[in-house]
Amino acid sequence: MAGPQEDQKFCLQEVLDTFKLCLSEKKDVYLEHYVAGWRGLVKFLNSLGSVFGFISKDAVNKINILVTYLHGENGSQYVTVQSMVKYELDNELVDLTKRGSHPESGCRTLLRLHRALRWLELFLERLRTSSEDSKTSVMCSEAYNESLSQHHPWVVRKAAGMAFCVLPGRPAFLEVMNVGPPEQVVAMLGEAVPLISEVYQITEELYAQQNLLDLP
Ligand SMILES: CCCCCCCC/C=C\CCCCCCCC(=O)N[C@@H](COP(=O)(O)O)[C@H](O)/C=C/CCCCCCCCCCCCC
Repeated sequence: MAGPQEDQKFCLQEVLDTFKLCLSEKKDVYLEHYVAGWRGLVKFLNSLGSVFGFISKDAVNKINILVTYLHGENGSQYVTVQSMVKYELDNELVDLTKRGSHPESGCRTLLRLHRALRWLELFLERLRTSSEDSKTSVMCSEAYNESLSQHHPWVVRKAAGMAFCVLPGRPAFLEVMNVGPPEQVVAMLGEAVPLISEVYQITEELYAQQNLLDLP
């Protein structure tokens, strides 16, 4: 029987399954599965060591904010990202231009994870198409520089860059995904990347339509 340690083991298949559940038939994004996907990813991050602790802590903090809304008295308004955006905007629950009385709205909290999802998409696509001797640290920082870094101050960029340097090599990295031989991981990434990309695009369009892409 699996003990608590095993229960915490990261499995790429689980994350893939969670992101598959994210989209409804009419392409709304279920918040419950979105945060579950992030929870799975944080499990992976934690397995990489304490140097990633500051990143994991920030991600967990944001996941917990969203979970609190989901399970709160207005939880029914937070079933999908679309319903959350509508509810929070209709009820003026979002700080739109500067931080004020709603510093932790669902919309601004999800935006931070949404930006990180773009990093993930870019990183996983590099991982999928790279050769055995490619450096994960380089793939990770390239993906970061093309996406999330634009939203981070110098000190965060510096700390992130230092953490990337200790990432394991590609073979060890793929092994931690608990899928099987590298070819199977690559095949699964081929399924995961388009899914992540679709969830990202749908959210991006929604936020763009509502002018929410620069929430403070
Ligand atoms: C399929 C498995 C392989 C890949 C597994 C990747 C696992 C990644 C898991 C979690 C990623 C962390 C997501 C981080 C969210 C960051 C949100 C953010 O931008 N927060 C900043 C702004 O927040 P506010 O101050 O406005 O509230 C905050 O300042 C950030 C602080 C922490 C630094 C974030 C650096 C992010 C680097 C990208 C992740 C690198 C992980 C490398 C592992 C491969």
